[in-house]
Amino acid sequence: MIEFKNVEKYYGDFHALTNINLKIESGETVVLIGPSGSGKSTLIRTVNGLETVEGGELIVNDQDLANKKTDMNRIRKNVGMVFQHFNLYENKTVLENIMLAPRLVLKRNKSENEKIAQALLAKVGLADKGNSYPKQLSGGQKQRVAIARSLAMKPKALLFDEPTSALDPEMIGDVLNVMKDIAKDSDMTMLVVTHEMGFAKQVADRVIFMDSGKILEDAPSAQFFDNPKEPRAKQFLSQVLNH
Ligand SMILES: Nc1ncnc2c1ncn2[C@@H]1O[C@H](COP(=O)(O)OP(=O)(O)OP(=O)(O)O)[C@@H](O)[C@H]1O
Repeated sequence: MIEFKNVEKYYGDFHALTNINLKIESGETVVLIGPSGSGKSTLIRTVNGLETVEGGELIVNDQDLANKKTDMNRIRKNVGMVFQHFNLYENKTVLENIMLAPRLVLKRNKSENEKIAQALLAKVGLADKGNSYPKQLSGGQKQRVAIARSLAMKPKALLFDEPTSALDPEMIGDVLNVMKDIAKDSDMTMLVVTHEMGFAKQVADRVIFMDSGKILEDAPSAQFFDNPKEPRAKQFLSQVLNH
């Protein structure tokens, strides 16, 4: 589904990603962890073309994103993204937020669009919020709407960039539970940047540890948490787990 081959990324002179090699199979849930500034957001944003790459190959859903001619609209139809700050349209209701892209991009008809949107709202525990505006919702509710909105496009893969980092602690569990449910769907590929080690441990098939723009470790979740190989991964884990 997603494959990085010797990918390089620069911001001006700054080398943000160095020789990234990573393969994510369809249906896998992969968590990306590492210290602040290690390149996690940059990496995840390259997968749906929000950041360009300068070298190597980046294959997403059979298309090479390192090739300038690649059709980004086709990529974005198949790869959804959930952001730290929700990015909902404040002047649209919850239902309108969820129905917008399927209407414009997929040309889904109104009654089917509404039916799918309502079902997704029920799935994220917000069946009664369709006519609310984002400002009437808590952060955790907004994030669940953002997840429903991504799912409405029926993507093959979902990217999550620190989806719980902006939430009050009591809201985090509800959002993680929705993400756990999605991860159980064996057709959905998920790549998640998070500091939630419990989620990584319980839900991820694999954990990728990054530092200074490089992947230092790529291991099955249980193996990574029981016995990280890289000294820097060990040190990182001992800091975040004892926090
Ligand atoms: N648009 C940009 N222009 C220049 N430098 C950038 C840009 N975006 C990110 N960087 C730099 O690239 C490096 C990696 O940033 P990135 O946001 O990918 O890290 P991160 O691991 O996601 O960090 P955090 O956990 O703090 O969100 C950082 O040194 C950052 O300052």
